[in-house]
Amino acid sequence: MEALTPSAPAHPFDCQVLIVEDEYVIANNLQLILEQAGYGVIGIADSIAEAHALMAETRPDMVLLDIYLKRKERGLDLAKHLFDEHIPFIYISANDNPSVLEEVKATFPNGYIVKPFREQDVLMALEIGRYRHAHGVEMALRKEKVLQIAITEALAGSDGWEVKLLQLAQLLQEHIPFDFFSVRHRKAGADTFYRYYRVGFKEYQSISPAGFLQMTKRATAIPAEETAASDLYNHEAFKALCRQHPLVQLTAKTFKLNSALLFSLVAGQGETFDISFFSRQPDAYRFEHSVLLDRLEQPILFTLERALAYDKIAQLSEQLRQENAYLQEEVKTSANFEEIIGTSPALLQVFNQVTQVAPTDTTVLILGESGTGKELFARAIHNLSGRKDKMLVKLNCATLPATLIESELFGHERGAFTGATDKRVGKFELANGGTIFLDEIGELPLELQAKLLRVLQEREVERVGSNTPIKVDVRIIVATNRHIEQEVTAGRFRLDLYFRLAIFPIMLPPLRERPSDIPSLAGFFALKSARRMGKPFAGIPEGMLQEFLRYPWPGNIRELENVIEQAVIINDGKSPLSLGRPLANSLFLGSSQAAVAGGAEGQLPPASQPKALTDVKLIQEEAEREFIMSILQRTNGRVRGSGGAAELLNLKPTTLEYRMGKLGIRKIIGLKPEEAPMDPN
Ligand SMILES: Nc1ncnc2c1ncn2[C@@H]1O[C@H](COP(=O)(O)OP(=O)(O)OP(=O)(O)O)[C@@H](O)[C@H]1O
Repeated sequence: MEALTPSAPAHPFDCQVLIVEDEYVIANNLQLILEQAGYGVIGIADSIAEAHALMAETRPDMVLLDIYLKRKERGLDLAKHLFDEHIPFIYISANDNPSVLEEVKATFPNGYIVKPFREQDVLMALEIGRYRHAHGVEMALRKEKVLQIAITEALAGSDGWEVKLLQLAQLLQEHIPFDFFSVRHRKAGADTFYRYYRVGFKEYQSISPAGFLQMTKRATAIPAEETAASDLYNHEAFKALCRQHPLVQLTAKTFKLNSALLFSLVAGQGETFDISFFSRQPDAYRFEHSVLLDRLEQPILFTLERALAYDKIAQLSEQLRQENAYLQEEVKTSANFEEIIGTSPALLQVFNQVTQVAPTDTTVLILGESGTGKELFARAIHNLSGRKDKMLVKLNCATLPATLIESELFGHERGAFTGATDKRVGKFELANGGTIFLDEIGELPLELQAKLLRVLQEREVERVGSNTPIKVDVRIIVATNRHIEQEVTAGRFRLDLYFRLAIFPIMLPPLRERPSDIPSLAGFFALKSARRMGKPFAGIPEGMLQEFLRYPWPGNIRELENVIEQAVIINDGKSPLSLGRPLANSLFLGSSQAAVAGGAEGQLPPASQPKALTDVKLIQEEAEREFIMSILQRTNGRVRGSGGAAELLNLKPTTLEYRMGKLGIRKIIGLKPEEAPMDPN
């Protein structure tokens, strides 16, 4: 790289000149003039080939170049090479034809000597040419250096790619004109497009993939195509480019573009950035623009690769964070396979099925009323499969609106819809290599059923706002408490999807059909709750077990678990457990009556609806909250100490405080009963 300090042209002796001139007399005359003035002459070439040969031996500091040489050769054709090599040159010609002059100017000569010339014309032109070159190079270098630094800073910043690339466009705009700027970031399996439309002086509109579809009035995106070669495309070349590349054509038509400059940066590890400048002018792009991009290639690449590496790290730690969150959730909500309690024939039959299907990659459909353990068995299948070291990701299809389920399942690109400020990996991608568990599949809206079917068939997903499929290797387990065949008959569930899902159905028996499991389950839950609350456990009295056996358990095992937990809360740890209220008055009674009546439409009889079950849990919590609040009112809000709520409830203060925290009851100290907040939310 040349020094940046301004310098006057050195002494003529320091300047070696090459003369490219086919008229011997003129060439000789020039040599004489130059040598007398102290210039060195490295040779006289009468053709372009000879000029190249001489330059290969000694690099000239200046070239005097005749425009027309013999055998129809033109000095103009050597000019490109000289410009690329930063060798200054001065034309010598008698020709003043205006069209040639235009061409001459476009090659950026450092001077022009008209034949016939005098000695002082030559020396003056040389001196001016050398001065202009020194300063021109220096200025260009200085500007380029500034540009390089600005680009490096922009790309290395902490902004997202959309902002980074916009900054790149803005910086280049001063050097390369454009009305539309686009970058296609290609990496294995996914293409991302960034598009910017120039709407004013230094004003740009960023166009999201969805926005692009809207503006181009297309229902679906044009499939990504091979990028055209890095080059400039003016006039006819641009029209040819459009004919070969439908996406370029669509862009050109929509935004009225007539020329382009394409440039690809290969950032290693299969990642490529295809940068396209488009202009409304039919001839906006020149050789010098490509040359500038070529020179910027290395510094841009260097920074891009670093930015990509940072991205990768950020993405990995985000994935780790998400995986962690899921894992924690799983640990909280699921027991291990060994913790599945029960030895009833009905349950053993299920164990057999689970053991058979688990090691395969077959899709499993788990059927059963609410609370029968569908999630627990989904986890068991995952744990017994070869995928056990990968994630088990779950999604409850009943809890989110259709639009959100779609982006939860398949992920979305940044800007895919209002509020999608960041791109997000979907659960299918997250579960790659592992298992996805779709709970309450019967609630999946019809439009998403079609999309799920495609995933099952193609084993690939598309993020919302992207048209690039991503391959996924995921085992699918679905569950429902609905009577899925009735749903199909009613037209609420697609028959083709049903067939895809129902390859291996497992029916979980309701608790009332396996009463022999009730004592061990009750004991298991009681011990678990007592341990968690730090209480001793003095057993379940026979009378209570008898009551359990008579009860139909419409909420199944979850209901049994809740009933036991309440009993443990109110238990003093010394006497055997007792129920806070008779089971017949249980909050599940409503659903149990519905169950006896045969269940509501579409549900597994006698099931409680999923929503109803959530409601039931809420109501139970509300009852517990009310109970604790009534005690707190009695103790004037006091939890600890003699006469405090913990003592009255026979609980450790820490246990009571834990329950209060879970139920959203704030500690109230010294409040009069009527001031106590009745609604803790
Ligand atoms: N056999 C079992 N042994 C021990 N615990 C069980 C058993 N079956 C279910 N449970 C527990 O019962 C509760 C309810 O189970 P789970 O959430 O798996 O039911 P579900 O059928 O998926 O319910 P829903 O349909 O409402 O989603 C969980 O706490 C689970 O750990």
